[in-house]
Amino acid sequence: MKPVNVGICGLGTVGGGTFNVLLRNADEIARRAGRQIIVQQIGARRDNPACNTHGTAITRDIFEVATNPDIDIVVELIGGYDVAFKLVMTAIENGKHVVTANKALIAVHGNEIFEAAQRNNVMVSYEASVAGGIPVVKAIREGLSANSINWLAGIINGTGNFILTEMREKGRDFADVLAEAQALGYAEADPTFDVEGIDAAHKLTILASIAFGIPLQFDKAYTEGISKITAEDVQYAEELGYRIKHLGISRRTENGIELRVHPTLIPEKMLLANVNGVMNAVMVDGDAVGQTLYYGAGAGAEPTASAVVADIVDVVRNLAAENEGRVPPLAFQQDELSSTPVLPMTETETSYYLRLHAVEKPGVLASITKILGDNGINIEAIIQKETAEYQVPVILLTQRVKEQTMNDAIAAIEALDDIIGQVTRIRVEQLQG
Ligand SMILES: NC(=O)c1ccc[n+]([C@@H]2O[C@H](COP(=O)([O-])OP(=O)(O)OC[C@H]3O[C@@H](n4cnc5c(N)ncnc54)[C@H](O)[C@@H]3O)[C@@H](O)[C@H]2O)c1
Ligand SMILES: N[C@@H](CCO)C(=O)O
Ligand code: NA
Repeated sequence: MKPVNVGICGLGTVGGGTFNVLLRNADEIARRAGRQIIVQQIGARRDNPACNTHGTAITRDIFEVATNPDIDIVVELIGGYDVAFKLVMTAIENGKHVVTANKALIAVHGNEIFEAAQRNNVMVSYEASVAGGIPVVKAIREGLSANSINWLAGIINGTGNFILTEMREKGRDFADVLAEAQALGYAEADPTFDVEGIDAAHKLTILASIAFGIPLQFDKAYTEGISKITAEDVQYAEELGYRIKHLGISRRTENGIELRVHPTLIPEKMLLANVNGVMNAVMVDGDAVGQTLYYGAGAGAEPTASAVVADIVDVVRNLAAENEGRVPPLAFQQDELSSTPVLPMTETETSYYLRLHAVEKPGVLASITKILGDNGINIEAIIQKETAEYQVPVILLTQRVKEQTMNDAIAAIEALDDIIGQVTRIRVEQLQG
């Protein structure tokens, strides 16, 4: 059969990895795809020293790739929302199939992109965009299609998990570990996307869509990063039998879908609590299958290329089909997406870890517990630390309560004369049932 021609746009970390994997494993990939897959053209601002592109056409203008009549599949690996969006729409309008690793693009412009793909009878695949090399999109979209999914929770930013792990295990400095993650090619072009939870929120938006059959709604995701986590919270969490992980959580409730990214205390014995370094893991709870867990490298050149190339193979295998015979991009048929709302964060229910600093004098603890009690918040555990200073750290674990109720209680506690500074709040999840 005639070979399939691919054009790669962007030859950085992932573009370079994709080029190298396609070349190195060309024979086995062809045996799987049923056709040879050729890199016909590369669109890149500069060469990548990790790639031997000798003999492959390179243009500095990526739009030449998107309009090249010889190219069947455009692989978008430049990143960002603006040029990447124009590039992908141009490719689609020119009848090309698209493979991308760009979660920002899919989370923000995906609804429009998939609609254009449907009109033009082309495929847009994005496995590499969520949890790097882990085939979690495929697992949810195809492997779990029998289930009504109850919830999913994942460590879905490799850079953030790498930073938290190095800080906890080696006591390393935040900025120093972030610089290493950047040097290793894990971080986004703007690393605040990693440390402030934006990248994880992009990925969670995609996961929630394919799990619950709702349109992509990045603007509704609650987003909190890891930049405010302190060494003392890590230590107190451990004393209570928990680890702090940066999680994306999406849950079906009676009133809507929770969509939230934030640092979370989870029991230290859970597998998820022991996912370290750049590794990612996603737990999915389905009504038929129960709990499942998907684990692997969440970032890096070749782990991500693994997912990009698998998507290329999938596209090649489905070239002869029409869109209605293909797997729908968001798992559910496009005219079957539901209008179930995303719950505002204030309506979300979790347990909480609270850390506050109180003046050491009789009655302070009683005032705090009274405020919690008046708001109907049950306390699971209290630790009051001994200290030589006049202020003492108090750590509380609460039972499940609505975020709005906790907001009210925290405001009242912070207004007490004997409370110093702000209350630190970290959400706690048992991730069972
Ligand atoms: N690095 C990872 O581990 C990883 C993992 C999963 C997904 N991703 C996603 O993959 C995409 C690429 O990430 P990366 O880490 O390879 O980034 P990168 O910065 O290493 O590579 C991007 C490349 O695209 C080039 N580029 C950007 N705009 C261009 C333009 N207009 N014309 C020509 N070239 C252009 C840049 O020069 C750069 O070489 C992003 O969407 C990122 O979110 C990255
Ligand atoms: N910057 C991202 C790349 C993978 O999507 C991360 O660290 O997880
Ligand atoms: Na993936």
